[in-house]
Amino acid sequence: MLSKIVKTKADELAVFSMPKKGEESIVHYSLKTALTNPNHKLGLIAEVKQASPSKGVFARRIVAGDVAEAYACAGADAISVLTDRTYFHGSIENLKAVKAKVQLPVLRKDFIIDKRQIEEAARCGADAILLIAAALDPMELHEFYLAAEERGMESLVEVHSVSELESVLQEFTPEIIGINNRNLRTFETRLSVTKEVAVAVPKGAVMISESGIRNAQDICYLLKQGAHAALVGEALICSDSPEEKIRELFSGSAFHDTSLT
Ligand SMILES: O=P(O)(O)OC[C@@H](O)[C@@H](O)c1c[nH]c2ccccc12
Repeated sequence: MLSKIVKTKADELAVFSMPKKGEESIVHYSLKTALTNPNHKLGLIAEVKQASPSKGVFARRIVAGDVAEAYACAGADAISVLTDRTYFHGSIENLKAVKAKVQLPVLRKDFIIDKRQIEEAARCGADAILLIAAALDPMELHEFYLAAEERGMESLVEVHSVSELESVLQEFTPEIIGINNRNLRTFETRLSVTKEVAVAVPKGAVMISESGIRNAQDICYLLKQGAHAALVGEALICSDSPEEKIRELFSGSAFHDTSLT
């Protein structure tokens, strides 16, 4: 094992990964631990998202570190940072800036199709990476999952259908599974995708519902489907106050009580 467990200032379980020669040591925060906080019924991954291929530019100029800090102050459990430049106007610099600002798990959100992107994510301090089942065959996905683990990072394995999930499960069982409510080809977004796919998620896996989540009603719906966490981008970046938006999202019940954390 390359890593050992240490306690951090935030008193959360953090993983300190051993630096490779010439690299600085990085304190890693576990996404799985953050999202299974017993004081929360549903966790929140807040996404730093500047633009999208379907909707265009949401925010022309953002300071990624400041946006993430605001999300953290508002009670987010983890931060997702889009690093894809072409479609999402993101950058790897944004990832580094966010990692430097918050003491929360930081997810590198990108289309990872090459192992070098995993190395890059590790060098830039990512705590977790996104692996999209539609972009990788199951064997390769497993290989990437293990490569990330070796570098002290967790993987969020994203699926959009039961059949995609079943193909992955034939190869291995990921610890964190994301159900993307958005079809990446047509951009059609339906929260009921979470309901359809949830039945095939193995017990013990952390289940995250991603995309198209905009209000307290949506959050209550996902909770009913057994989701452990929600990943929200557009609804937060487009709101005037992330604090208020997060409060509004979680107003349906007392399940995101940040005073308990
Ligand atoms: O902005 P939304 O609708 O809240 O969605 C966030 C996130 O789920 C979305 O950005 C996303 C989910 N999977 C992806 C894969 C690649 C790029 C982006 C994504």
